[in-house]
Amino acid sequence: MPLGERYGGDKSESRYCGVETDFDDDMPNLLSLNIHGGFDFVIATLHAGFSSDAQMDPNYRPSLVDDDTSRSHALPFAGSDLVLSPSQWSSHVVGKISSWIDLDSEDETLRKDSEIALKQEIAWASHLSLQACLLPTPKGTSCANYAKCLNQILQNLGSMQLWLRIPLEKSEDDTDASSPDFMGEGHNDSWELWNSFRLLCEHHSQLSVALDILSSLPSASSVARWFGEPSFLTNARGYPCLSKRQQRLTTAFFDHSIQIVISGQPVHNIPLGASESNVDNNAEGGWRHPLKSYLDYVAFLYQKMDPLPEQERFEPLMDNLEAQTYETFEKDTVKYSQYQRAVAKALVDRVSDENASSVTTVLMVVGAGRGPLVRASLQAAEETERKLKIYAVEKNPNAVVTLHSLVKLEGWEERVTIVSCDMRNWNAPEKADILVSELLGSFGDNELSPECLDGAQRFLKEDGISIPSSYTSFIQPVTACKLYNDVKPWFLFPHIKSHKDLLHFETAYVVKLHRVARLAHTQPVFTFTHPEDLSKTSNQRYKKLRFDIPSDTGSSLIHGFAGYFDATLYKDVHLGIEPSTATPNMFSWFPIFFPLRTPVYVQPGTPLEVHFWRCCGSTKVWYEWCVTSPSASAMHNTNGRSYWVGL
Ligand SMILES: C[S@@+](CC[C@H](N)C(=O)[O-])C[C@H]1O[C@@H](n2cnc3c(N)ncnc32)[C@H](O)[C@@H]1O
Repeated sequence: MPLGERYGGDKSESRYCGVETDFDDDMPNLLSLNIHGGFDFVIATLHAGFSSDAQMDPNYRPSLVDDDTSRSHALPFAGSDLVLSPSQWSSHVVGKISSWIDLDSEDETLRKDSEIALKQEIAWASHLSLQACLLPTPKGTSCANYAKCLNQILQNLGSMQLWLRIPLEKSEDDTDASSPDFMGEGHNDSWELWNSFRLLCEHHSQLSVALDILSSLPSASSVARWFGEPSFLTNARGYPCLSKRQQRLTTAFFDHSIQIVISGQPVHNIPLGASESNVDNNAEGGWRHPLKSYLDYVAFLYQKMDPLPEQERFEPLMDNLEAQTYETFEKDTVKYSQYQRAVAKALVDRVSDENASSVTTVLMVVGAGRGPLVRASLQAAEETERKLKIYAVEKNPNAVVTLHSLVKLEGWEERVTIVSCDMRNWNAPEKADILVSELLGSFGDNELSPECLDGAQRFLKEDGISIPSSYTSFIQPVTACKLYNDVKPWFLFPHIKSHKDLLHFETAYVVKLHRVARLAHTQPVFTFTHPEDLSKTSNQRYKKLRFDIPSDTGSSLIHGFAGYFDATLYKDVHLGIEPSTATPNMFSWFPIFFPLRTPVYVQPGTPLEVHFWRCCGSTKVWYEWCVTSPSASAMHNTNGRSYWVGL
């Protein structure tokens, strides 16, 4: 049974909780006890042929039979697959691969035995159609042979996931952390170990990390790196008395779609608490799972998390902004109330109280859609008791149909004139005091607001007001393994084979950033202001940025840049998605992601230098980007060859 619902309901993924079990050759009983004890799945050793002592015994080797001089294979080692039903195996059991396995041992015999055992156990788990196997932590400083074996396995694995067990550890001594023998005695950063491993396995989408949470935690910045990694599983040893930091970490991981596994023996005389009062197995069968209080505690932490904000439950599919309906736009009441506030302030500045009943302000909504900004402007006029005349300019003829019926329905005919045309070509009958538009993309200028408003500026009075009056784009470097993998299927070969493969790595994606680690504060990229002296400025831009990733983060891997915008509508009224100033509960925009063809590895203390260009041609506008420090990346999207917006 999943961990229940967060306050206010959580329509996203369920959070499951498993339990790591000791070796038990009675698998049906082991499963039944744990599932009835409240867990969703067990992590279990799959052998039936030898005892758990054998696994612990460093001298243990799989039994091999030589059937000719060149080949050897292990004797059958597991129990029958019939002890559980196929659906029990696939839904409730995660295979635990023998922990003695050491694929990079100096001892050649141990290394070879390890290879045989690993392949044999994974083959058996595949035969059982398990969803996942938990792999032992790499031992020692090297993981090359382990990664080589896993690559061989991953190539023919079917759909099973492999979870590599990694302890959450980092020495706070950064000089040691960045030295090549990073996993040497006493000095380690386990993220480095994971990073080498997944690079050797080319970010394989079936390889995830199973993070072992130990009692002491490294610094917050270094822990945050893990949020950009795929599928977490935390080993919540030490419940139910977690420190405040551990509680925060657990809930932060919940926000990054992890699963939890509780492991080890109960070590507490469990105090009776809120979590205990809910369910009590004693009432049902006189038996209570020894780790039930720990499970209840995890469920309690999950359920008491803040409700998801309204917008996350409305969440439209934002992969394709253009496909989003006007209907969805119009649900974003926060956006329109910000516009209404801005128009109200502009009206009051434009017309004094004394002139309020005699002067009519001319306001043009350019890109009116189905009319919500017309409504917001009329409400602002009513609120400020100013007289208003509106031109609603819209190029989409289908939206114009709805706009006409809205004006009729609301009885606005006297005050609103609908103009069905492109604002860049319209010959306005008079000039406007206020020009209202909402042509912003997730990166501010990426939906060509600058070019459209340059065209519309002709019919704004010299001293007229543009709402928005300016907007700025922002970027920050991110670890985004999942996003990178989503782009990567088009890029399976190390050498780009065709234009199509390249295209996917040179395109910016509008995405909800769930599993990302934001490695540095955002920095502004391009700013546009309106109205502008068009004889002096162009819409081309270039910006070089230097990001200093906090040194206690340790090393990191940058998969690309998250992009945002902030717009000043008028004076102090703003609207935007830049994380530190984002307008609460506004859901019209998700961030944009600019990928890097090859992830960039950044060591502590090394600056990350990135360059962004906004380029304008006669028919299109596009961005180009590259990294120059710590190492040079390729130039992305030269001449807008992969991604552009047509004028
Ligand atoms: C992001 S939508 C906003 C619609 C509406 N104002 C709202 O806030 O719900 C932008 C609108 O501007 C229109 N538009 C874009 N470029 C335009 C142009 N050059 N001339 C006229 N309308 C344009 C689009 O068709 C679309 O209806």
